[in-house]
Amino acid sequence: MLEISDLYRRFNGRSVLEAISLRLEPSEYVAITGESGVGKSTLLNLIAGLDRPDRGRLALDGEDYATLGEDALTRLRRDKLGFVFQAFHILPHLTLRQNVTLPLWLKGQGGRRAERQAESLLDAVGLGDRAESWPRELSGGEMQRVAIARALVHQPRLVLADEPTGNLDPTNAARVLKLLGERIRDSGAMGILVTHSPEAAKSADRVLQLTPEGLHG
Ligand SMILES: Nc1ncnc2c1ncn2[C@@H]1O[C@H](COP(=O)(O)OP(=O)(O)OP(=O)(O)O)[C@@H](O)[C@H]1O
Repeated sequence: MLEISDLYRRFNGRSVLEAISLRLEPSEYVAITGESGVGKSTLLNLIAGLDRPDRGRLALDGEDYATLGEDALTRLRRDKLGFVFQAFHILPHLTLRQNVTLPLWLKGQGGRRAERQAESLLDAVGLGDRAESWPRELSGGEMQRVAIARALVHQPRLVLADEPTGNLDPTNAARVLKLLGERIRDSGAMGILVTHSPEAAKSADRVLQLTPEGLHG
């Protein structure tokens, strides 16, 4: 379960998030929409433990972020979160198979089994025949699909996706949204999809709107 209660974040004296609360149960997948600059990425960064709130509580499966130091937060991100962010962080000196296997290696799972899991995810995003390719050989949309495969391969508890279909054509966008939704619901994980696209938002179970007044259903 993800519990966010009464979260506040200010930058340079300017309030960006005020009194934000959200509760996600296992298998729940929500979309967050809202105008540019309203604080969607700020909220995702807080949930990712990449930034700390000025006030309020964040807890994942009962683990309160405020009690975690930087090392413990890094472990939480590595073991429990799956990211599809605008900055892809695909490593240029690793093949696609290696890039997608990386989250499993970081969790101490190696060998052929880990590689097979990575291959199955590459297959699911339509890149099964590109496992040996290098990131520099890919288009923007293909890179985005690799990022999605990598975000899901270690069966995270919580998937955070920021405009995951931004660079994709309608066919691949639909495929990626379907995959995200299926994996989240089937594995009992939770998902948050930040998007400006009403089409993409519809793929989630609930659509929440972030406004300066807060987060509304
Ligand atoms: N580290 C920071 N320092 C100062 N201001 C910041 C910082 N991070 C975000 N902001 C400000 O907080 C506000 C919200 O930014 P954020 O990126 O969360 O918006 P968003 O809703 O994700 O926007 P978009 O839809 O355009 O991506 C913006 O005004 C931004 O300038």
